[in-house]
Amino acid sequence: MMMSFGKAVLKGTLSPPPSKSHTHRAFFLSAMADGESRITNCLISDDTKATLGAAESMGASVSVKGKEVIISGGKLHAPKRTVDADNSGTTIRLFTGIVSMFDEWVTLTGDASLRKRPMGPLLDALSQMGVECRSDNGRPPVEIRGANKGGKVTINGGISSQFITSLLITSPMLSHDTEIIIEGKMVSEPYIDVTTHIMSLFGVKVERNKNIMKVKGGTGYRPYDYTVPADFSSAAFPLVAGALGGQVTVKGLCMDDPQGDRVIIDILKRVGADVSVGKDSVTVKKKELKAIDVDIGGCPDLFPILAVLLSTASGTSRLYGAPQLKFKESDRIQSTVNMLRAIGAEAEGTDNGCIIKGKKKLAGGSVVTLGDHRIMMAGAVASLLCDGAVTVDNAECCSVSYPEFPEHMRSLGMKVEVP
Ligand SMILES: O=C(O)C1=C[C@@H](OP(=O)(O)O)[C@@H](O)[C@H](O)C1
Ligand SMILES: C=C(OP(=O)(O)O)C(=O)O
Repeated sequence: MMMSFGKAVLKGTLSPPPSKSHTHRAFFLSAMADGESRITNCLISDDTKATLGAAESMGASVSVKGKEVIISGGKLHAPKRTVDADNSGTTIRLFTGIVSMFDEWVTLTGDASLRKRPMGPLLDALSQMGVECRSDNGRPPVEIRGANKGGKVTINGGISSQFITSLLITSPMLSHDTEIIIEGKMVSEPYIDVTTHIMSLFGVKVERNKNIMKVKGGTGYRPYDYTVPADFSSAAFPLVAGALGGQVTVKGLCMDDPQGDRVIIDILKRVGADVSVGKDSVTVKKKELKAIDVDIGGCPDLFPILAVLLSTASGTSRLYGAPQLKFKESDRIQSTVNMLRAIGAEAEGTDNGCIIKGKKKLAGGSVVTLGDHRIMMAGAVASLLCDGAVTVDNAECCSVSYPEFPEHMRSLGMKVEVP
């Protein structure tokens, strides 16, 4: 479905959706816990529905009432069918580790985008643990057969933190202790902090010394009633909209949560936006912006919307440090640069980010999203800088992480039309 977004003076307040990363983890840990967990303020989106389906496929019972989900785990079995993770990299990576605890073949797949995304380092790590893994060139669909008993494993940290999260969350379910040795520079490291934080809530301690992580086997998880915090990755879109289009307040934020994308607040201050931070809210007002350089190695999901923010900052900006951008729902370096060029901005891709020459005014145009939700949402916010409208294709892809995005932008005063 095409959707068109138009320039407007924005003024408004909204609450962002709940965190997709925290929701995925809470669902999987609840499914593995022996008892009932009540998860409130869940993100119910295409990606997290894929995780609920995976949890049910291994015997967890799931009851969804609005944003509250009750999950009873414990009596688990190997899924009896191929599990489809749809567009969700987090779902397929985390569940690939989890199903390695079973001694039957399990097949996991996804949509066309997910079937292009790497699984190799995780499959290699599981093979070191005695798990049989089959796939074509290390991409989904993958076939897994355990039973994984734990042990010592070495894994490359330079492609995705989700591989390490997968090994960590599975470890308490295995008969022996697990020791993970992470090789090379770890990307997206704050997501590991989210993982260990939520594992601790469900009763499991992760011991960490630099690039070595240890988890005791045989303990399982205790059930836990958990409330999901707001998603800073999603909040970044209305916050940047405020910096570009007027004044926006985002409320309901948990400032001391370990989400890496919380840095959006500091980055908006550095670029010169008028930012005021309350106990659980942030207000951003439009001001003249100046070019900055940002290492996005720990916050890769901010890349598309930061590229839009900097496309109007005076001077040349550089976003760097995130080679893993090539392996998202799209090759986000290419799709972000194409998005910016389509609306008249000046950008060049690099092997780990991009370089942007700021321009006062942009023309607008048609953005090819490749079904990537963060390209769609960034393109929409970019319309605030454009003389003409910005039209995005596959607009429904925002339902992966932010189903209410079009309504939220409309509530701020942005022109949103379905042509
Ligand atoms: O663990 C997670 O919840 C996620 C980790 C990140 O992926 P990578 O670790 O592959 O960069 C991030 O891009 C994704 O949106 C969610
Ligand atoms: C890459 C993302 O998620 P996933 O890896 O779960 O597909 C994202 O939300 O930008």
